[in-house]
Order: sequence, then C-alpha cells, then structure tokens
Amino acid sequence: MTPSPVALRGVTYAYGTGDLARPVLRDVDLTVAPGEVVLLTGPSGSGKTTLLTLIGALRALQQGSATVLGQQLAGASERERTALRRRIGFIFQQHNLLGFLTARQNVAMALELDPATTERGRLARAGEMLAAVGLADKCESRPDQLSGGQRQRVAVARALAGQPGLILADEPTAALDRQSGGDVVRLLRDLARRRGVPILMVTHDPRILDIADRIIAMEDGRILPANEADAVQAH
Ligand SMILES: Nc1ncnc2c1ncn2[C@@H]1O[C@H](COP(=O)(O)OP(=O)(O)OP(=O)(O)O)[C@@H](O)[C@H]1O
Repeated sequence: MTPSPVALRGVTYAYGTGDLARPVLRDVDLTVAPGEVVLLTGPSGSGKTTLLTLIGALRALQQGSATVLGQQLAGASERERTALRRRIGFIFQQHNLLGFLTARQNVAMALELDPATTERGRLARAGEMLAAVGLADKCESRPDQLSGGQRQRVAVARALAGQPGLILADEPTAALDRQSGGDVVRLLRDLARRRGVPILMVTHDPRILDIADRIIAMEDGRILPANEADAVQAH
C-alpha cells in the first residue's frame, strides 16, 4: 500500500510560552491520501494556516506526530525540515514572485537547489512549466507586466517545477477576482492530478470548493467531524 503523504496524529500547538501559551491547534488528526485534493476551511483564527505551516515544516512540531512525505516531524532536526521543505511546492495568497526577475527566471529559481541541473536546463524546464500553465508567451515578462491571475499561474508553475511530492496552498485565490481565481485553482488541480501530486489548500473561497476530493472544516483549533463539516458547508 502506498503510504499517506500526510499523516497527523494528536497534533497540538500553542503560540507563546508559560502563562501566555494559547493553544491554536488541539489534538488534530489528519490524513491525506496519495493524489488527493483536500480543502481546509473554517473561520478566521481557527488554526488553518498554523496547521499548514506545521505540515510544510515551516515551524517545529510541539506535540503529537506528523509524517509528511515519509519524514517524521516530531523531533526532526532543522536540516531534516529544510530537506523536506524542498520536496514541497508552496503557493501563498500573494504570489511572492521576485519583481526584478522574469517569469522564467522566477520559475527556474525553484530548480536551483537541484545540483544535477544546469542553468540552461533550468530555464528550459521553466519554459515548459510556464507553457503548461498557459503562459508560453509571457516567459520573459516581469511580474509587474502580468495580471494578478497570470502572476498566480507563474506561482503554480514554480510550485510544480521542482516535481514536489505535495502542494501546500494558503488562500491562493484571495487576491484574485472570481474568474481568475477559479481558473488558477482548476489549473493547479488538473496539473497536480496528472502528476499524482496531492494538494492541501486552505481557503475561505466558497467558489472553489468543487475542486476538492474532500473538504475539512476547522473550528477553534479542531477538525470538525465530517457530518458537522457538511452542516457548515450547507450554510
Ligand atoms: N505568530 C503568531 N504568534 C501568536 N499568535 C499567532 C501567530 N500566528 C497566528 N496566531 C494566532 O493563532 C490563531 C490561529 O491563527 P491561524 O493563522 O492559524 O488561523 P487561520 O484559521 O489560518 O486564520 P485566517 O483564516 O484568518 O488566516 C489566531 O488566533 C492567531 O491570532
């Protein structure tokens, strides 16, 4: 059986220490199946982004167990977390592209960590990824010459370029209008699905819930049971 790319058990997390410690995640269990597209919804402050950053090894786990792409994060060293981060494609609310680089250079940067690649090879691969997101004619454009939707498509190309084992996305449509937001996440879903890459996406956006294989609702640091989550979705 293929192991789950994400398996969390009893994850509890607090910001602050001592008397100021405030748990923002409480006993969270979560499993993502190979190739699955999972959306994480819930009110502001319910802990979604914190959960995503723990899974992405951007913060150290405090309590519980989390296996991500085969790496156990409980007790993982900074080096192990860095190595894991390189196997994950991140997409944020803001595209986080570098303004002085072209779209092609921004995507190629994601490949620089692979010592087996040459600059020429990286730029060629970046061009292929940009073509896959429909931006073959924008390779040499800088971010300020692109629309918001196009910039986010460059971010999708960058996230997928390094052939990640997992995509983590935090409100990728928040800065986009309805049409381009929907287009970007559908494109992401289709490209990831073709490559068998699972996606875990935090979103407030009710317009994109239909892309999911599964929707998980959080409230006050906990994952709601599926029947309660359905009731939340119905509102
Ligand atoms: N670095 C931090 N230090 C202290 N508290 C924090 C920090 N980051 C987040 N919090 C608090 O932790 C709680 C959970 O935040 P988190 O960003 O995970 O929620 P969220 O569900 O993603 O919210 P939103 O939908 O508004 O992004 C909130 O009460 C927030 O204020």
